[in-house]
Amino acid sequence: MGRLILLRHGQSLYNKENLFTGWTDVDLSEEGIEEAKRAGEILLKHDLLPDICFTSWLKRAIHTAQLALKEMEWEQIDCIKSWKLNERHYGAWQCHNKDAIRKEVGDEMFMAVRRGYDTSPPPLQDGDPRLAENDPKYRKLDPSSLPRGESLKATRKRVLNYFAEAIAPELARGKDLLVSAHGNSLRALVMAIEHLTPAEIVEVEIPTGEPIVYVFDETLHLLRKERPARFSKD
Ligand SMILES: O=C(O)[C@@H](CO)OP(=O)(O)O
Repeated sequence: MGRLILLRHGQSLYNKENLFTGWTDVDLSEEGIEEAKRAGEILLKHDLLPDICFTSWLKRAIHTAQLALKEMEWEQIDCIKSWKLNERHYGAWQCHNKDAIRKEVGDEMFMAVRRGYDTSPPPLQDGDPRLAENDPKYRKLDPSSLPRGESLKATRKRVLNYFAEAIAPELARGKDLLVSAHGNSLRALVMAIEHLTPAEIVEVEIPTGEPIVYVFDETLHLLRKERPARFSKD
C-alpha cells in the first residue's frame, strides 16, 4: 500500500496580490509560510511520514515542502525536483492582475482558460523577458520543450508523463510520497487519479496548505482518498 500526499504550496506573494503566477518564481507570503508549517503539523499528527518528497522547480513549492518537513522533524528524506511539476504556464497573463484580465477578456474566456480543460492563455511572444528560456534554471533544457502558455490539457500531459516515469513506480513499491506542487499542476493530477471529465474538473479547487491523500494498492488501484485536515474521509 502506497500513499500519495498532494500538497499545494502555501499562499505566495502573487496569490496575495491577486496576480497570475504560472512559472513566475515568487516566494511564499508570511501567511504561506504559516500554512506550510501547519501542513507539516497535520501530516505529523496523522502519521503521514513520506519516504520521498517530490516538488517542482519553483521556490514556493520547494519551500513549502521544506517548511512542512522541518515542522515534522522529517528532513532526512530525499527531495526530487522536476520542472514537469511546475505550475501551468500562464503565458501572457503571467504577472497581470486577475480582475484586470477578467475585465479585458470577459467572464467566459477568463473562466475557460482559468478552470476549463483545453483553452490556453495567449502565449508569450519571442523576446518576452518572461520566457522560461531567459531563466538560468531552464537553460540546459531544449527551449522547444519549454511551454509559453498552457491549457490544463497541456499541463496534464507533462505532469502525467512525470507521474508515470518517476512517481508511480515508487507508489507501486508501497512508498509514501509527498508531492508539493501547484493549484493547476495538482488539478491535472487529481483529474487523472479521480477520472474526472473536463466538465467536472471546472469545479475542482485545490486549497493551499491542505494535504490530500490517495491510498493505492500495489497494482496502483485507488483504494481511498482522505482529507486529514478535515478529519473525515470522502
Ligand atoms: O496564478 C496561478 O498560477 C494560479 C495559481 O495560483 O492561479 P489560478 O488559481 O487563478 O489558476
